[in-house]
Amino acid sequence: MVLLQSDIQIGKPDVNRKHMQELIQQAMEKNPNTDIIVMPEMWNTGYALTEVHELADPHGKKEREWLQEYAARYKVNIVAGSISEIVDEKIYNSMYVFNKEGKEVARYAKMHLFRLMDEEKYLASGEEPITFSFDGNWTAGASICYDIRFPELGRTLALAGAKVLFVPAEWPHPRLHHWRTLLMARAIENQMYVVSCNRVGVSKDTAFFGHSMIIDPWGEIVIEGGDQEEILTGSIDPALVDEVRGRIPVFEDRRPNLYFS
Ligand SMILES: O=C(O)CCC(=O)C(=O)O
Repeated sequence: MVLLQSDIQIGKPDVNRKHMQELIQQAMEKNPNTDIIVMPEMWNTGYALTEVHELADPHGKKEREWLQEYAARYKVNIVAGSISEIVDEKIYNSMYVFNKEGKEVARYAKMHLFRLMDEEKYLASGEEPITFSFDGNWTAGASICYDIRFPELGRTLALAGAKVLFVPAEWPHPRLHHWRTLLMARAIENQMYVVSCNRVGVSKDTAFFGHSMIIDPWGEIVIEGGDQEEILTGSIDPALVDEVRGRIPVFEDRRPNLYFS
C-alpha cells in the first residue's frame, strides 16, 4: 500500500491533477505490485473555499475519468483522497474509490464539516456512512479528516464490518498531537487498521505537517511520514484484525442496551 503524502496548490486543480498523476506513475514504476494507493483530502482545489463554487468539479467527472483510467492502467486500487465537487448546486468534499479494474466502488461525502476552517459555510455535508470493498476479501470504512474526532463514525463502520479505516486529510499545525492520538485511538478502540494520508506544505497562513500513518489494530505504527512530500509504503494484514478482536473481545463485551444514544 502506498500513501501519496503530497503538497497541494490552493485553487489550482490542473496543477494538482498533474502532480498526482506524476506521483502515481512514480509509485507504480518503483513498485508495479502496489495494491492500493491513498491520496490526501481535497487535493484538486485545496481549501480555496471562497472560490470553490467556480473551481469544484461538476459531479467529480473530470477527476473520476482519469482516476478510473489510471486504476485500470496500473491495475491498482485507488482511495482517491477527496475532491471538491459540485452536485445539484451543492458542493461536497467527496472521497472516490476505484478498484484494479477501474470500477468506481464507493463515493463518500464528508459528514462532519470543520467549522474552524469555515467548511460549513461553503460545503454541504454528506448524510451517510460508507463501507466498501475492492475485491470482496475485506471491508473498509471511509472517513475524512475532522471525521476522526467522532468515535461514533469509526465505531459504526467497524460494526458494519470495516477492518480498515481510510482517512485522507488536510490536518494542519499546531494539532499534531491530536492527529496522532485520535488516529491511534480509532485503531485501538475499534481494533482495526487506520490508514491516513495527510498533505504537507503551506496554503495561505496554514501549514500542514504530513505525518501520514498506517496504524495496526493493536495500535502499533506500521509507518509514519515526516513533514515533507514523500511516497510512503507499508502493508496491512486484515487477518490481524480478527486475531486482535479474538485476543480482547471488545465487540462481544459491548453493552449497547445500556448506552445513552
Ligand atoms: O480537526 C482538526 O483539528 C482538523 C480538521 C481539518 O482540518 C479538516 O477536517 O479539514
